[in-house]
Amino acid sequence: MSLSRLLPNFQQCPYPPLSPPPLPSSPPVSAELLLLPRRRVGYTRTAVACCLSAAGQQVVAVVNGTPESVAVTERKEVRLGLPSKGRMSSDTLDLLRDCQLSVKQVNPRQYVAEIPQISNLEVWFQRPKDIVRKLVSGDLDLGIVGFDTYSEYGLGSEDLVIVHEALGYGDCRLSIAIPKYGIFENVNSLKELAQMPQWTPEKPLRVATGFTHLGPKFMKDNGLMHVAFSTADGALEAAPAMGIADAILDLVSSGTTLKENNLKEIEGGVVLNSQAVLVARKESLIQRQEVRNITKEVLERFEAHLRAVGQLTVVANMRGSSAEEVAERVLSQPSLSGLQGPTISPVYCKRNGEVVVDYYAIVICVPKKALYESVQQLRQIGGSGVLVSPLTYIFEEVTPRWQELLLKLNL
Ligand SMILES: Nc1ncnc2c1ncn2[C@@H]1O[C@H](COP(=O)(O)OP(=O)(O)OP(=O)(O)O)[C@@H](O)[C@H]1O
Ligand SMILES: O=P(O)(O)OC[C@H]1O[C@H](OP(=O)(O)OP(=O)(O)O)[C@H](O)[C@@H]1O
Ligand SMILES: [Mg+2]
Repeated sequence: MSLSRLLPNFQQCPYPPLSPPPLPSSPPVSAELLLLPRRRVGYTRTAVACCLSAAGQQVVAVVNGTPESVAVTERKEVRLGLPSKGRMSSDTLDLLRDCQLSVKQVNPRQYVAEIPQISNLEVWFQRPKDIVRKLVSGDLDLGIVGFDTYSEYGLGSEDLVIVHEALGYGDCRLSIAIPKYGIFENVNSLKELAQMPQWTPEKPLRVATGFTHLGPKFMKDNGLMHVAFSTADGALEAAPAMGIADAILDLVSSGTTLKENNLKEIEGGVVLNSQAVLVARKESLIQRQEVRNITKEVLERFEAHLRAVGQLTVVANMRGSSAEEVAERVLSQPSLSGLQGPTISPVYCKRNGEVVVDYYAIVICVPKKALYESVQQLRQIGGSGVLVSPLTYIFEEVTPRWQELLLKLNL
């Protein structure tokens, strides 16, 4: 079949490209299309194969002229799963953009995209829980999800590893909440909740939660004997008032939803604190050099950017007799030592036809919170012309989390 006949068919394909179904081995109807470089087709071979096969076409991928099935273990691309919707989605794209990684998604209903700055990387948009499931199954190599989702759907899997544990957004906690009223009025801790005489094998504490793995585990670990769980997908905060549950276990961020529903958190009731994390499939990292290369690059960009968030560059001029003398003055101030000490350079001026050095320029990084204090300290030691600008990246000599990861994987 010719490319011109296949391509319109593919573009109109109503099916989102999903994991490749089992593919027949002959005839190689789409060989011509699958051999095209990814950028010319605009889709990866796997996406093409999925769509064609979903549309009833027979497909085999042809790699180096040899027909092969598109098996997960044989794929050459590295796959990163990103949240397709919900509150994690736009913050994740913002973080990537801040790290100069722009995700090219033609429209929100298209589930595969690419990041032009990193070749050989496929981005797949999925629901957060499916990202974790697909990391476990090997259909993805990397993913960004909340730590809560990783913990709930990863089921403590040894196959996954957290590459960056604090991406700086999606902050929330998984926490138990009970009504403020009735029999719970004077109950303020998990211990007090556990000791209430009301809970028996016949009439257990009824907890509504979407976290059906973490919930029972937490209750068991904390010695709560008589507990029964029910599950719902949202609006759990209504369950106690509706008489469906005694308590809920859900995510809390600002606490507004609990407050509006007359519920309260209790001491010892936080199961975990969560924020967005970068997760990888261990096997992919161990087996595939290209996964390690891309993981390292993404991690380095994240680390450098996140290290710089909250820091400012401060440049000031200072009169002095030598760089050392100026350095001593600067280092005598508690807020002016910068990341590794100040950079001090001579400022050359021309006086009476001669080049002289009366001033030194000092450059330091200071935390945003300490800016005003630092400017005051600079003035005290003779600083003038203070320039302040934001910092975008701080790349260190090594990437600490990468070193830790290699150690964890015995690489
Ligand atoms: N109130 C919140 N504030 C901040 N982050 C939150 C909050 N609730 C959830 N999150 C984080 O955002 C992630 C995604 O939540 P979101 O509500 O967008 O999707 P979801 O509820 O998991 O999916 P769905 O609505 O399809 O069931 C959560 O796993 C958590 O890490
Ligand atoms: O402490 P708050 O800032 O009030 O946030 C907490 C609420 O946010 C989440 O719900 P979400 O908005 O995701 O709706 P959902 O229940 O449909 O997932 C969570 O399930 C809580 O209901
Ligand atoms: Mg939600």
